[in-house]
Amino acid sequence: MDAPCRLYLITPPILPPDFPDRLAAALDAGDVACLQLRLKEAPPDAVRRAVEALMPIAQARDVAFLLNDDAALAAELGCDGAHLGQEDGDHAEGRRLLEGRILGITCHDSRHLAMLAGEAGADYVAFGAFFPTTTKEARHRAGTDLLEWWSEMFEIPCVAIGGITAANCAPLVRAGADFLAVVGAVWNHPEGPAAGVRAMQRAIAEAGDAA
Ligand SMILES: Cc1ncc(COP(=O)(O)OP(=O)(O)O)c(N)n1
Ligand SMILES: Cc1nc(C(=O)O)sc1CCOP(=O)(O)O
Ligand SMILES: [Mg+2]
Repeated sequence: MDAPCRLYLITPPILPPDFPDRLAAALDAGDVACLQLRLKEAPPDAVRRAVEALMPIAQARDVAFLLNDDAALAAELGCDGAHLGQEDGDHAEGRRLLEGRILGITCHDSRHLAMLAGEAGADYVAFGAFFPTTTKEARHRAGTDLLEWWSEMFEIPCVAIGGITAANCAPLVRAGADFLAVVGAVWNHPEGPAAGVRAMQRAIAEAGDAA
């Protein structure tokens, strides 16, 4: 039987002062497989400080801590891995830097990029955006056929990302996504991040039960 789909949490673009408490509450609310620190606008020093503050909170809860965009910094700081896009350096070099750690690679809506990522040694491939998102300007749109094809053909796990919420995630789970990566569904949930995690977990479980 396939492993059940799990939640992949990404930090909000800007961290509020009480973020460590909000993060702990979110991670304590349900099953979160990993946390990606994604601070696109922060200077390197601030990223380092954020890793030092947040990585222990994730790792204390057995949540893998991944850094976005920078394989070398992820390895230097002892992160569990890194997520690299198509413009985030050479993937083979990233694989070398992250030996023994997790390497995830963005593949947009492309079967070709996903197969290259697999050849480069990615531990997961990420497809998106599945839905409109306000978190970033997403230039690609993926469909569930991609998840179905990938999960039937390959063992490497796939991540779905982009505008995913508790209300729209069921088809992605049923199509074979191993992880659902979210920002807004958790951090912008009207009842707070813990409620966001619970809602996602409930929706994932219900979609899995119905499959
Ligand atoms: C899990 C996951 N999937 C995709 C992305 C996007 O990566 P990238 O294309 O490099 O864009 P930025 O996140 O750097 O804006 C991701 N971060 N995480
Ligand atoms: C970081 C990111 N990458 C995407 C891609 O399509 O590659 S979409 C996205 C934003 C995800 O945030 P939300 O869950 O709030 O839509
Ligand atoms: Mg990137």
